[in-house]
Amino acid sequence: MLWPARRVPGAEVVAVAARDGERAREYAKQHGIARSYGSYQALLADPEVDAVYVGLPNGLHGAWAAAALAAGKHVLCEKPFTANQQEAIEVQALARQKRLVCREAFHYREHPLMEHLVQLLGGSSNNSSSSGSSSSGGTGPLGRLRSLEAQVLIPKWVFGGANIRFQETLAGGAAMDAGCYCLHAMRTLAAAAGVGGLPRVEWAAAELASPASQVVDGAMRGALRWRGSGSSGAGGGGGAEQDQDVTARFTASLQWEGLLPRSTIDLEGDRGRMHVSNFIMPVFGHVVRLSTTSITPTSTSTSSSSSASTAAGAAAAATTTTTTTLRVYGTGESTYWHQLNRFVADVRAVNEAVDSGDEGALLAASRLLAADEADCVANMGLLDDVYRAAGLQPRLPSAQAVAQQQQAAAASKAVGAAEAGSTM
Ligand SMILES: NC(=O)C1=CN([C@@H]2O[C@H](COP(=O)(O)OP(=O)(O)OC[C@H]3O[C@@H](n4cnc5c(N)ncnc54)[C@H](OP(=O)(O)O)[C@@H]3O)[C@@H](O)[C@H]2O)C=CC1
Ligand SMILES: O=C1OC[C@@H](O)[C@H](O)[C@H]1O
Repeated sequence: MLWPARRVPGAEVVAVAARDGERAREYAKQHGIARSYGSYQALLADPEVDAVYVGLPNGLHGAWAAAALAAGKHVLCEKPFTANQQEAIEVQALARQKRLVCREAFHYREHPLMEHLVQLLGGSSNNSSSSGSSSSGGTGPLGRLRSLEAQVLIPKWVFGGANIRFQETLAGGAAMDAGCYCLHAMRTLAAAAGVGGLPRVEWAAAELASPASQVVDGAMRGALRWRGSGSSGAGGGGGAEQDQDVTARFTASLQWEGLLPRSTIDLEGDRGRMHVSNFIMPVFGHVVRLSTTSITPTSTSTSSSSSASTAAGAAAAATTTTTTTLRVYGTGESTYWHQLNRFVADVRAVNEAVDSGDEGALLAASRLLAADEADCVANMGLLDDVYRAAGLQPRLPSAQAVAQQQQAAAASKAVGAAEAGSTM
């Protein structure tokens, strides 16, 4: 965040907060930040802060995003947006009421690679189609989308057992940390391809992070399915209703045996397939491999096509597979630069709309806020469903999780005391 902030016009890091004032001061000095605070609340009272980046553990996202909104600040909140969907709904309702941008920091989505994939599949730009409603898309080279697969695999050497990602009271878990990317990317690309509505979680299976915890997943796999009607697929002219049946599989792991982090997406349609490597951190190198199949009718059976020739009576058809390799770096800026750039532009647009009171500008601003709201509420809802399907509970905000643990400890102490009493 600090590095892009130096390079995005209109962005300036004016203050930083930590729970420890001395550490905050040291950090501010090291990074040339004008002011530091020894509590998050103190930072929120700073009138020169327009927007807050919430980079806290998952279980604290909702509470601090809400506190920032209540203080009149726009919010860029780390992924996953909150601990669960209910919390996402509450935080976003506040953002809507305050007319403030409150966005989940899916930085990968802002990179030209993802933008290119969305447009290739026939979708529209910048998250506008990823909330679950179908786009006019699906006119891309893959034809009608049939299946997707996403993987985000973090090697187990990266995070030790004490990391926030493994803490029950901080809304930890592999699905929360890595799985939220898988779900978001698959929803975004499916919507771009004209697949309408939200998927159902068909099944999910968790590997617990440690035998000591019955709650925190170290890895999560699962499958989603979109059924029912969606907008038309490739060549359908866009927008016409048609039946759809699209499946999606995902794997999220924080205990992967591999050496380096891996993130991939695979898509398959009735006219081709696509593999995307390193979709989360594309600036460090990625590849898109697109294979499309075209069937060309030939007049006789003397076709000399590169692949199969089919004779059906007098008519014959040649099937040709073409493989293309793409890389999309845009200006070479990182996902984080693109994320901040759009955030600043959107904050400016919303502020100007509110200040001017112009009806058209206000309508555009409310659409922008609604797109963020729908997107993160949908993703958190799917995460909740994944946990339920895996036989685990959706995560809890930290305050609730701590209270629950304290109640459980008090209850077990009471049972222990009662048992001791009854044996006397
Ligand atoms: N977009 C991206 O590429 C990435 C996103 N993330 C997301 O960012 C968030 C933070 O992850 P990460 O930076 O790895 O986490 P860290 O553990 O490195 O940092 C979390 C910070 O939260 C603060 N904090 C407040 N309360 C607690 C608490 N009870 N326990 C621990 N820390 C606390 C601490 O700051 P202090 O003590 O200074 O107040 C700490 O430095 C996560 O939601 C994660 O999903 C993480 C990495 C990459
Ligand atoms: O957001 C993230 O991206 C990179 C991963 O290594 C990390 O676990 C995650 O929090």
